[in-house]
Amino acid sequence: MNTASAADGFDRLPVIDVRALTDAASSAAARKAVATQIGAACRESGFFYAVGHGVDAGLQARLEDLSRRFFALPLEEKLAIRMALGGRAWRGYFPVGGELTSGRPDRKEGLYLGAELGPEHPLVRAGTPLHGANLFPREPVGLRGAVLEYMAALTRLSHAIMSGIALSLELAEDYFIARYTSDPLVLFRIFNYPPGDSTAEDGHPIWGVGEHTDYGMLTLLKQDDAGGLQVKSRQGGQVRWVEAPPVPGSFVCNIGDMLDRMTRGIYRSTPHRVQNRAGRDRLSWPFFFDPGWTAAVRPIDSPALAGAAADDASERWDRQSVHAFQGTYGDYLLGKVGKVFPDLKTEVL
Ligand SMILES: O=C(O)CCC(=O)C(=O)O
Ligand SMILES: [Fe+2]
Repeated sequence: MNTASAADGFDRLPVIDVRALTDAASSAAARKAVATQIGAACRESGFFYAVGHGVDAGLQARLEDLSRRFFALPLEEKLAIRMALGGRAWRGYFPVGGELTSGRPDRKEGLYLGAELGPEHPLVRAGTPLHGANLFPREPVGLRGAVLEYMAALTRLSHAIMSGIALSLELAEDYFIARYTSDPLVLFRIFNYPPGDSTAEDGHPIWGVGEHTDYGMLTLLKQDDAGGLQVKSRQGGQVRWVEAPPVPGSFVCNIGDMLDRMTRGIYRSTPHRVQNRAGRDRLSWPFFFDPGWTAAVRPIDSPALAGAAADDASERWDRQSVHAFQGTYGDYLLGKVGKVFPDLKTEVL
């Protein structure tokens, strides 16, 4: 077993071919070999690039083209589907400066999306936040279809990668689906980070998205060729921001707070941030694959996780421990989302 841990720091993110996990005909040995690489990455940095994932390149090119066409629309047209109109489902468009990470406005605009659920879905009927129908723009035609197809493909891929994470922890491959993700919470965003100065007038740096960890289980990020994603490495008392440059045909995979919690911090949800220094728009498509809303997330009992990892609440971006909180994943997520969209929280919830 690889015994690397985040305390050792890291200087690059590994590229892992996950084909054996997506191919039902692959051998147990081939699946285990991929799982071992994933386990090492989760212990070291919580980040890796997935290649060999099988998500159609044509679908991705279509999604990218349609996303660029959406952001190129006049602001009023984009505001026709602003988030305030999405109600409790928390969907729609937000303009540059509309989201706060680490307490300061991000330099990005975006479209909040998620699993498309009709009014008859039990969680929608119950008025559950973050569940419901998407707000799709009238233009460009085709964005709706591409988004729905892409979310379906990434949901399949997420189940496959989670089976590898289970194997890496010496658990049955269906460990997560049996407990947390038979009805996962699926959220998807399309971001545009416009170019601009990297320092504000008051001397503070301006981030596309400020330092944060992801809240849920697994994030699969598609990014264009602009670059600008950075991952926090810590060695002794030293912090180093490691670039996660675009790798063609890959997704950046990183684990979120819930997997950190389940593994008592041995698999790390690592802080990351974005600054667009490319001098042109940067687009990204983060897909979040999370436990069901009502799931109570519990530590995993596995010999692979022997030995306690230190709680790192004092080091985390929002000083909140992922290990101490009580309640469901939904409770945890609402607490986080309320911080990044304070006005919307008061209006909608
Ligand atoms: O746009 C990116 O590259 C990262 C976005 C991100 O970290 C997030 O949405 O959680
Ligand atoms: Fe993130």
